[in-house]
Amino acid sequence: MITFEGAAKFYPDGTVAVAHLDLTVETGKTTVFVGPSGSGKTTSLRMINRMVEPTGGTIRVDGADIRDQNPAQLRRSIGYVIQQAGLFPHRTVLDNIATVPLLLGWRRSRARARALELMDLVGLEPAQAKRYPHQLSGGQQQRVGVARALAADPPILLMDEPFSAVDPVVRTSLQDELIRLQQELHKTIVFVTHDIDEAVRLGDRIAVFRPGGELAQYDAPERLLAEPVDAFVESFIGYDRGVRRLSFFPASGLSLREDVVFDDEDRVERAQTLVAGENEPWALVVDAERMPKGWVSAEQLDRAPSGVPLGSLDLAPYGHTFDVGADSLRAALDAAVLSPAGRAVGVDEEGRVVGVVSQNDLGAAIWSVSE
Ligand SMILES: Nc1ncnc2c1ncn2[C@@H]1O[C@H](COP(=O)(O)OP(=O)(O)OP(=O)(O)O)[C@@H](O)[C@H]1O
Repeated sequence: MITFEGAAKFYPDGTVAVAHLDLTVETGKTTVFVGPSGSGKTTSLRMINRMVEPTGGTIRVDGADIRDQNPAQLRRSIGYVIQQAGLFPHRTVLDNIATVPLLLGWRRSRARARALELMDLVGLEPAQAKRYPHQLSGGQQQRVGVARALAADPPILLMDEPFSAVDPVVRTSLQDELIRLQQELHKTIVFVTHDIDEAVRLGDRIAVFRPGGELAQYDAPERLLAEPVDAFVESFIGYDRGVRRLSFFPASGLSLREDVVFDDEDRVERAQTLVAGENEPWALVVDAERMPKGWVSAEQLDRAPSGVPLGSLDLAPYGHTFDVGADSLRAALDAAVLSPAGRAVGVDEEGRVVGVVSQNDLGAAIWSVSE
């Protein structure tokens, strides 16, 4: 557990980087510091490992005042990852990762074995061990940075905008990796970002800083999105917070319609009768394995000659699907919005169609969690 007790950082030029921070970072959880530029996130983070010395208050790690610890020793027990990885350019990937174990006096062979183990853990190929940082992509460099920070197995990991220099696709995959690693390792992670979406994805708790180095709100992401404490937090979170909040509710509660799902071998009349009877504008066509093939509209069915199989019609693309067991209401809404039929196709983990959610049912589910 890391506790900030009235921690402050004032600079001689009068800048208040951190005004008065009271906050507890829980052990084994990911705590994200988020806020606009200059709001004191990095300063707060760097006060934990004494890269910045507080000018007021106390910071404790597991009850011990960090002022009583040797800064160099403290830093070796706390992993640190920064933007663009901050790797040593003239050391190979392997030697970069082995830095802290070697500083701690491990034998070279043990440090290298550990480095190889970590490369595997963060998704790097052993063949990349002998490369130099400039021979890696930005995303790979970040992975090396994470591996280096984890090398001596520190209980605490400080991450300062580690993924902000990579493109959005790589960024998402690095976030996924971090989520996976954290499920395995349960480190106490403090993560700084500007990006509220990243904060909501990664954080067990989120601390929103406001300009002037003050803590505006400290809450679990669901609560932050549901109940921002004031206008500053609300505007920082953004106007689509309602939609983002849907990612915390599972799609498994949605009622799925199976009666508007037809086999591609079925004749048009079968779908015509059902769709007309239900006054449904769309039906979904699946193959023999129940994999989705596409949408057919009621108008198309009206015009189609009888006797032809549904699979022979010109089907509209089914668009995105959502996994009924694993995805959230946000994913279901996204699937519906992107579907030409305005309906979401729910699938199982193998991608087989379970059913279709109508706009009414989706709307009702969203309404029920918004109350
Ligand atoms: N050495 C310094 N001397 C004077 N002021 C400083 C110094 N270092 C940081 N500051 C100021 O302290 C404030 C907080 O900086 P900090 O880097 O913690 O903010 P931040 O929220 O992490 O910002 P960003 O997201 O842009 O990195 C800023 O106004 C910054 O200019």
